[in-house]
Parts: sequence; C-alpha cells; structure tokens
Amino acid sequence: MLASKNLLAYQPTALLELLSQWQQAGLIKALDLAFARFLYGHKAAVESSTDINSTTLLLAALLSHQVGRGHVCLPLAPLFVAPEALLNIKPESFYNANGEAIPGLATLLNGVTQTDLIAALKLSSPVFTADLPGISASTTHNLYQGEPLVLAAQPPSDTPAEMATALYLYRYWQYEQSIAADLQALMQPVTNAFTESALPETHLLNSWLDELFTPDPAVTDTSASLTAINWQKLACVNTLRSQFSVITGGPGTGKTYTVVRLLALLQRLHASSHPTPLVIKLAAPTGKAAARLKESIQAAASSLKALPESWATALNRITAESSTLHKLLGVQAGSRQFKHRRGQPLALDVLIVDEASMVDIELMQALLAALPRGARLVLLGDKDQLASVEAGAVLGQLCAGAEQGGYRPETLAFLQQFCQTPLPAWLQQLAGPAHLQHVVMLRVSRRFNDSSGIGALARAVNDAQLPALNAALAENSPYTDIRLLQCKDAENAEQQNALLEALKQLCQQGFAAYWQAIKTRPDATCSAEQLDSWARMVLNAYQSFQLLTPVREGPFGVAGLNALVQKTLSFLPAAKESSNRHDSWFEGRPVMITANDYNLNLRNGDIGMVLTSPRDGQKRAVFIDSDNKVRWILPSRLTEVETVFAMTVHKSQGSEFAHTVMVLPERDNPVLSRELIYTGITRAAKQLTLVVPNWQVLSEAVKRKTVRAGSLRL
Ligand SMILES: Nc1ncnc2c1ncn2[C@@H]1O[C@H](COP(=O)(O)OP(=O)(O)OP(=O)(O)O)[C@@H](O)[C@H]1O
Repeated sequence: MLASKNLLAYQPTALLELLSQWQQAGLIKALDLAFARFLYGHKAAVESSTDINSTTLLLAALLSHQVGRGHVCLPLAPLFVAPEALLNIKPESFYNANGEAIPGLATLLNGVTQTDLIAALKLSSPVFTADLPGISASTTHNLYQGEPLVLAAQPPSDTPAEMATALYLYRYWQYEQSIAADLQALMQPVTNAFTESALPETHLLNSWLDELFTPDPAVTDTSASLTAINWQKLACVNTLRSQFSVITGGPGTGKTYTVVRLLALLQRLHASSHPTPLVIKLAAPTGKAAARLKESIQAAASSLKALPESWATALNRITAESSTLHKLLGVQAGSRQFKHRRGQPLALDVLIVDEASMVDIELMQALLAALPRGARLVLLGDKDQLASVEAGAVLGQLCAGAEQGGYRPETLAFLQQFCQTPLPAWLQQLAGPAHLQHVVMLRVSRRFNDSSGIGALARAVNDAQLPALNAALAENSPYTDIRLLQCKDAENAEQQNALLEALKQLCQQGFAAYWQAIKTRPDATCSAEQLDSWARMVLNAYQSFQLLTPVREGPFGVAGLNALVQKTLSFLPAAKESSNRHDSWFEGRPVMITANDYNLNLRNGDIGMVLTSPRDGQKRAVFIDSDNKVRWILPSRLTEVETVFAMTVHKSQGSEFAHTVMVLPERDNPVLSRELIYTGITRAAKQLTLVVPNWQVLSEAVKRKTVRAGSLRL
C-alpha cells in the first residue's frame, strides 16, 4: 500500500511526485520542490555513474525548507526524534483535496535509520562528504568537486549529539568553515601591543578601569553577588586578551556604556607606544541601528568628560561615526561580493559591531574575511533577541552557555584580578568552550530596574516562566509601565469587539502627539531651518508610539492594523483618501522603506513621514539621514515603501519606542516564538501595552524556543 511504503522503497521519480503533493498541500515551498527536481536533472546532466536516490531528493527538499526558515543546515538525528518540531511540517500521513492519503515524513522514515540516510547520501553524486575522520581540512578542500550538497560529520566532542551529522548547502557549509577559521585565528592571544604581557601592571590597569567604571549608584543590591560584580569592567578587560570578543546583554545593561570606555582604554594603551591613534570604526546591520549607536556613543562619551586630565588624548580619539555593515564593506552593484574582502581588507584597527544578533551567516563571513590582520573585532548584542532574518544565528551560537560563564580556570583567574568580589565558582568550567572565553554577559539592566514591569516581563518570557508572566500582567500587579488588553475568552465576539475598541482608543491617544506636531506647521515664509526643525519634531513625536505585530496578514497583522488605524484616526484624511488608488500619499502617513535604495541613499527599514511643505504646498516624504540631516523627498521617487502605523517585530529590531504596543494574532502561528515576544517587549523604552486576543497564543509562543541548526566549531 502506497501510504505505508517507506523512503527506501521509493524510486526518485515517485519521490518527486510525492514532494509535489507536499508542495500542493503547503508543507514545503515551490523552491524546495524545484531544488530537488534540479538535483535530479543535475544528475542526468553530469551523466554520473553514481546514482541520485530518493533519500537525497527528500533531504535536499527538507534542507531547502530549513534554510528558508533561517537554519544553516539539516541535522539528521532530530528527524527521527521530533520531525514536526524540527521542520514544522506534518509528520503523519494526511489527505489531499480528493481525500486520498498522502504519506507524511513520519511514514517515510518508518523503519529507516540515520545510518540508512547517511549511506544513501554518500552514494549520491551531488553530495560531498566533508569532515571525514583523520582527513585534514585542506585535503577535504582539495577533494571537493563542485557538489551542491555537503554531508558534514561533526566530531562528537563539543557539539550536541543531535547536531552530529548534518546536510548543508555547499555555500552555507563554506560560510561556517570560513567563520570558524577566521574566529579561531582571532581568538589566539594577541601578539601586538595589547598582549597580556604588554598590558600595564595589573594594579595600573585596575586603577585605569576604576576611573572608567566608577561604582554605579543605581546598583543598590550588593548582597547578591551577581549584581555586585562589575560585569562591565570585566567585559572591558576581557576584550584586551585577544582580537575577538563579544559583549552580550539585555536592553540597558550598558553595552554602549562599556564599549565607549573600552575605546578610551584602547586608545590610551595604544598611545603609550604609537604616535598615531587607532583607527576605530563602528557599524550595525541596519541604518537605524547605526544611527542609534552613534547617538548612544556620543551620549556615553560626553559622560566621560569628568575623567582626569590623563585621559584627555584618549577621549579626543573616540569616534562616534557609524555606518551600516553593507556601507562599511562596500556594496557592489549586481554582485554578492563586497569591495572589501579577503585580500582587500578594511582600513581599521578596531571594529565595533552593534546589534550583532541581526547579522546573518553570509554577512558575518564577509565581515570576518574583510578584517585586516591584527585588527580587533568586538560584537555587541542581545543573544536572546530574534536571530537574523536570513539564515544563521552566529551571535546566538557564540553566546550559547554564556549564562553559566563557561570560563576555563585561566580565564577566571585573569578576570578575578580585576574584580574585588570573588567570582562565583559556577562560572568556571574546566574545559569550557573556546568561544566562551571571549564572551562576557552583562547582567544588570540600568533601564529596567526591579520596579520595571517591562524588565520583569522580559525576564519571565526569556525564562519561559508562565506564572511570572501572569503575575507581571495581572490587574493587581505593582507595575505601572505595562498594561494588558486581552480577550479572556478568545471565542467571545463581545469581548473581541471590546478589545478592538480599546485598541482604537489607544491609537487615538498614542498617535495624537505627532498630529499635534504636524499642526505646528510653520508658514510659507519660513526658513529652511524652521522647516527642518518642524519635520524633525514631527518625526520625533511619531517615534514615541508604535504598534508592533509578529505577522503581516489577518486583522491583527500589519495590513489589518494599518487599516484599523487609518479608519480610526479621524484627523487623517487617510480614511477617505487612502481608498483612492492615485493618492495614498496623504499627509501624516508614516512610511517605511522596504528595500535598500542606493540612489536615494535610503535603507531598508528607514522610517519617514509624508508632510505638506508650507512653502510650495507639495507633499514630500521626510527622512532623517545618518548624518542627522532632514531630507525632503518627492513621493514619486519612492518605489519600495509601506505604511507603518504598525510594523512587524522583525522590522523593529534595532529600534526602540517610548510606548510600544505589541499586538498578538488571534491564532497560533509557527513564527511566534519566545525570542520574538522578548524582542517585541524590549522595544518599549518606557511603556508597553500588550494586546492579546487569545491568551493561548501568548503562552504557546513563550514555550516555543527557536534553536537554529548550525554548528560552528571553534
Ligand atoms: N555603570 C553604569 N553607571 C551608570 N549608568 C550606567 C551604567 N551602565 C549603563 N548606564 C546607563 O544606562 C543606560 C543604558 O546603557 P547603554 O545604552 O549603554 O545600554 P545598552 O546595553 O547599550 O542598551 P541597548 O539595549 O539600548 O543597546 C544609559 O543611560 C547609560 O548611561
């Protein structure tokens, strides 16, 4: 019977037919099917004597499916443990439109072992077997003959068993290899002026660090050792040990505060033996994040003015200029390759990358390849945030285990020299992973202290503590910075209407500020400066209130919420005009750029506002560029834009809003995860409103932790 046949009994053509049925049923995408078909055709084209079998075709389609979901590879073992969790596709047989049973993944894998899969892959011509025991990396490289797939058998030592054997697209395998090799080189103890031996005496370094990191009056809890430890100082000093380091921490834990002090320290150390300053560059994955980094560095640098005179030269040499990573590396039209790459490196000594969780594997590989010899790389980011939109979760992998420290005895001993409080023994791990020796996690949030509901909620979500989540959001909770709007009964139409009404009211209040700002329009005789400062005021007022949602479709998705806002805000001509196909450029329309526009120098994610200039009565979209200049752009020049009363949580990464309203959909959706909820919550700087049409959706999302497959071996 067809439904009970397992994978090994399928001919390739029959398997392709089955994949086609999976695609029609929405289990996999057209691209995944096309990839399997391509491989079958590829085999015919190369007239290989070896075969391509149904196992390879199935796994290739599944790999393509996984890459589309952000994974770097397809680990084989979890296919047998929890295929649904791994792939988010139905494991059992299901039925097509004609009521016929179609075998699902579990049926296909019935009676098949991982050894069967590996044996079949190894027989297949499009599969290259890498990492064979006893064969060196360079020999492996020489053996490669252009196969599109790579079967990588990981050494079992420091990788979880379930990741042990994985199938890769060649490109991603290559990225991982390249990142691992570059990081390994950067993690060696440095041999230039910053080697540990070249550092000043510990007591001198300690006194410099004490000047930079004065005891923080905000940290009142000195009883608990974790908060008594000055993690910022440790992060700063740990960075001196090698050319690579990571400073991770939640919102407001002082990543920028620390890094600006690190820059001062590096310049001071460098000045003692070099006449010219270090060339420091700052970058972030998005224009918005780059602009925020610049602002935060400027603010943090100005807080250092009280330092003793001996710091003056070093402080003058701190740069706050930041750019996007793409701009730094030099995008080349029509090419995936950047201007700066291996052999044509960047001209810098120190590179600070903020919001590193958003850097995908391809960009990370390009960045590391473009670093010049001897340069220092510091990644800043929140390991608990959503990973990059494209495949990979490099920051997450580099920080895996950072809560527990994972420090080898020599790392802990080094750090202890700079910490008055004894470091807890649990931070030590005899053979701690190499990468964790370069990571320091900042653990005290200055923005969200003990009385912050946003902080409490973020912690509850991160720890998947549903009781704590309930308590933080309860009506009698002590927190004034968070508010819950919910339907207690998701099926109750009356409650749903009440929820929508409450959301409309919230929008009326929240969006009133920017409309008030628009109404302060200067008159036609105003100067260019007056015009710009009006636009700046409107944009700033707009930033104070933002709707976020995890999804695009449905009443609580981006489209539904944008429509709701336009209908609700009576002050917008939008309610009438937006229905007019020819004039969606109504005044007060907030817009987001959805694709980089190199001609206009606008970046994906930039937010602007449509305003009518009092000077000529013409509408323009107004943006503030990375140099903090106001730009007035004719709407007709903008092609890739969308209204952004509401934006996806993904798009909100790297931004924060005074009052964030996070609206969840009414039905569960596989994109909802703990990281997504955490990211949305932590976009709120002062006030958070959580809109929950169905409590089940929130609790399921918090339970769903995304682990992206990939296995950087360092
Ligand atoms: N040790 C400290 N003493 C006093 N103030 C501090 C200290 N550390 C951080 N702050 C203050 O806390 C606030 C948040 O710090 P900072 O912006 O550096 O955090 P962050 O981790 O970079 O935040 P984000 O999540 O926005 O990237 C800033 O106002 C900063 O000046």
